[in-house]
Amino acid sequence: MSNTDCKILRYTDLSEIDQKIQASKDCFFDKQLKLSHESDPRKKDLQFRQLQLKKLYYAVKDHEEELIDAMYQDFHRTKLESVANETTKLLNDILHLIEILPKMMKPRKVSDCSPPFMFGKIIVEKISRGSVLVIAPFNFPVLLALSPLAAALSAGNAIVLKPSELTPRTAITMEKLLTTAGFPRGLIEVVQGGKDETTRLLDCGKFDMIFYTGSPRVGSIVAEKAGKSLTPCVLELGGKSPTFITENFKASNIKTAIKRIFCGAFGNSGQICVSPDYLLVHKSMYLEVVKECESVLNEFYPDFSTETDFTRMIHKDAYENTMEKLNSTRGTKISPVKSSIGSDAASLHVVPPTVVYDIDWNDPLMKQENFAPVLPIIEYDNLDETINEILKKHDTPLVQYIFSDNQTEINHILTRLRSGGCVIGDTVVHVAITDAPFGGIGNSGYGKYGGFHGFDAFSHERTIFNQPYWNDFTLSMRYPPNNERKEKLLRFALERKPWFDRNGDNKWGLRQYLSLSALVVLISGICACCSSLF
Ligand SMILES: NC(=O)C1=CN([C@@H]2O[C@H](COP(=O)(O)OP(=O)(O)OC[C@H]3O[C@@H](n4cnc5c(N)ncnc54)[C@H](O)[C@@H]3O)[C@@H](O)[C@H]2O)C=CC1
Ligand SMILES: CCCCCC(=O)O
Repeated sequence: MSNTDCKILRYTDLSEIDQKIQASKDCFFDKQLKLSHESDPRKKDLQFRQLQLKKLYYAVKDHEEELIDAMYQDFHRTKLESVANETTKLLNDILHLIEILPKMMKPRKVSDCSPPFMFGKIIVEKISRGSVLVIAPFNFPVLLALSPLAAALSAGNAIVLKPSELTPRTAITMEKLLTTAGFPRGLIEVVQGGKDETTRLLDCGKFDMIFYTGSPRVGSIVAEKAGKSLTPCVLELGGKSPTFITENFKASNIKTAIKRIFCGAFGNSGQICVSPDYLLVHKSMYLEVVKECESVLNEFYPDFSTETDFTRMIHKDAYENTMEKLNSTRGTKISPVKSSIGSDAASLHVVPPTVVYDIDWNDPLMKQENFAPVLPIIEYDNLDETINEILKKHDTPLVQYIFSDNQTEINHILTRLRSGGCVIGDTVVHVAITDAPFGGIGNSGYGKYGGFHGFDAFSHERTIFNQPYWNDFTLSMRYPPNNERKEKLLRFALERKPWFDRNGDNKWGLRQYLSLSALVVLISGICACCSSLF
């Protein structure tokens, strides 16, 4: 059954969307008003936020099996992948935010000893942005909706969530758990729908921030609409992420490397934003790598069929686009030897895990993000020429994977190729590293989250400077009427002096002379002691 054929999901009426947006804004301002009457607003706010995150934790935990089943129904997502890569990660993310919140909400002190500030008190606090919009993709429909939502909650925001319509049963289950968790009215509003409903949300121009996860194509639409209302965004986009197996990689580890690459390339049917989209193998390793690919494919999928516990393509178009590329590629395809893919593969959207080798940069599989269980392999000779191709065609990927045992070579690749992230010796797992930033660069997006980075993404850092009154005599030169004496005083008070000359060479300054004289005193003291002893 196709996800959209029988309209499983009731899309939110456009007029109802406006009410939800207003309810979200009202909730935020009501919350801040209540907090403002507290003797210690920050302490109360911390307690409020932690309580909401605890509610979210148990709402997800209590609906975990329902979510896993919904994802299975929506796109035959294997239970193991849902538990390993989705619900467990989400639950851990929520617990981590609860844990670090007291520290994250504590203002930090800033010191500035220059005259205008030396007698004052400077703190930097992280305040809520307000009402924020979270738009989620289909491929990890729970994690990529509720992990950003949890981060937004930890930062004290009200949230409007727009789940992906491509996983309708999951979207319904998420709305159910969110609306029965006991959140204050308006704190979390859910808008169900697709392009039209998302466009209505984007066009309202009333959000204080937008957190979008999805394709670069739609990401640019989001950024353009957000730009009109000066709404800050985090764009978590995708792209073609390269994997290098270099000439300096230990041949004895090729099998392990292939297993790890396959996990990223075929897990979730390749529908992972950080999937190793293509493999670049140095000619010295090429034959061995192709041979191991064949061997590991059959080890992983000894008898692949439409009954295999394997996540499927999300819809007909995704299936057909992938099959079109596989039918038009000029490369040599390897699939599991005992694949018995019947005529129902098309209706079930089942693409067998497929390696395609002996291809070039102009192959159909190298045009755009494959987002499918296919792994094209390109043989290379010169590393810099290969990187030049990437820079030309698929620059700034979300991640790059490097299988090399030579640090100089790794540094070389990392210096030339910018990417959102990098893993050396594995694939995909980095998304689960606690408190490591996860986000793109250039074509793969901007902004980041993950642990405290998520709290920061949904917060604004506000500097509070407290200036006393008794020290006004030190600041009086700024008051009119202006005169030359005041200008000289201002320069003396404010202007720092460079410690280098016009050639960029460091000049000797007071600090150096003081250090030198301290050294002379120390040495002469030591000499005096020695001479008195002998
Ligand atoms: N950087 C990251 O963390 C991740 C990035 N992705 C990327 O997301 C893509 C796959 O997810 P999809 O759900 O197919 O992305 P998508 O961009 O098609 O849809 C994402 C969201 O945007 C909405 N949307 C779709 N078309 C729209 C339009 N024209 N106007 C307004 N809203 C629209 C959808 O309803 C959905 O909620 C891939 O490119 C993948 O690389 C996926 C997961 C994580
Ligand atoms: C394994 C978790 C993956 C998270 C987001 C993605 O890469 O699509």
